[in-house]
Amino acid sequence: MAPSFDNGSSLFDFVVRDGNGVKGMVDSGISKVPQAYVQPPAEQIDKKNASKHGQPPIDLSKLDGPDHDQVAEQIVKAAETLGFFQVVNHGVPVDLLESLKDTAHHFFSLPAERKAVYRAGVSPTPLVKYGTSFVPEKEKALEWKDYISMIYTNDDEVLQHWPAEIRDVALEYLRTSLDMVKKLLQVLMGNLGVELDESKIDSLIAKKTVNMNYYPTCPNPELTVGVGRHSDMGTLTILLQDGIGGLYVNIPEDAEIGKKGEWVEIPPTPGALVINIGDMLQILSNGRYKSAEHRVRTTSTKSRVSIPIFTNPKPTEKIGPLPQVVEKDGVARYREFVLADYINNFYTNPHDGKKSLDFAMIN
Ligand SMILES: O=C(O)CCC(=O)C(=O)O
Ligand SMILES: [Fe+2]
Repeated sequence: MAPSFDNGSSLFDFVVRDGNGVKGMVDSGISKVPQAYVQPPAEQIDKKNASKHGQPPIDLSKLDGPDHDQVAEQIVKAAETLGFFQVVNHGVPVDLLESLKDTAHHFFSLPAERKAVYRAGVSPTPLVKYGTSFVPEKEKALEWKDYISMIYTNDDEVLQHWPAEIRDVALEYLRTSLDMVKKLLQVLMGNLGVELDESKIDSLIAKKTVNMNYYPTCPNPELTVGVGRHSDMGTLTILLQDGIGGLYVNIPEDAEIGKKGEWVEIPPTPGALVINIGDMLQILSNGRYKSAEHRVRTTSTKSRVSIPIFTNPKPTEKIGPLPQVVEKDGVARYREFVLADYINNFYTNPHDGKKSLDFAMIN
């Protein structure tokens, strides 16, 4: 039986502890958003006020032809300004993108028991975690989102541990994305004057995680967020979003595009993937590239799915601005740290814009 969702602790038990998720709560037939999900006014998203990001997607197939330099310039420019761009002809088959979205919907439609086995603390494997919101124990208002997160180690362990309903398409997505990710990094690093061989590029993306995010329909979308303001912590994120829309990026203070502080929507584009810069790339580039502050709105009409691949160096790795860049800039803007400590700080604090970077910032 569904509990009274007006009582914060029984809501927490049902949604978080027992793994019913936001989906279970919505399916039980609520007609208004429980107080635990009502965001403070400053975090609520006014759909009418946002403009759409007008930049056309970058055609990655052109990196291999005579237009290489022009396309590389588009990638660099996007990484230096908004930290977000879309790509087409990226090498991931378009019918696979469709299967991924269908698979995500299918997985979240399974009975709660099937998903809840992967809850933190009870999951049979450290590679797979199912959950809801971001850090529900610490958040003032919960995020309207359920997710499953799957760490890649090797193909055998994927077959053994990732949920059977998901693993084949998710693995194929990861496999077919990697060439593109490496090409993007070659371009971005090359522009910094850092020529990296294949094994160095590999080390920037040594840890890979595929997530599936599910945003159920919401009776009061204006009061909630799907994901609150944050930047991704890793190197690059590859994101597949569906046709619903609702992904917003904040125009940074020092970008010479649009109005600073304004939120622009990354419009769903058939066949495209969204790329965004994570904190690690901002730090490695000594601030040249911008990890993008973004957030997700909810909708009352249709559930939304998105499927990010997060890439990171190994947690044991020491990270800091690349010496070649520091030498050019004459100053290091971030200190050196062990990535595991950054990860720990990132995942134990609620989303709060780009505050995650304070961990490494030198003032
Ligand atoms: O759902 C989206 O479009 C973005 C999700 C996101 O920002 C994340 O999972 O880090
Ligand atoms: Fe994100």
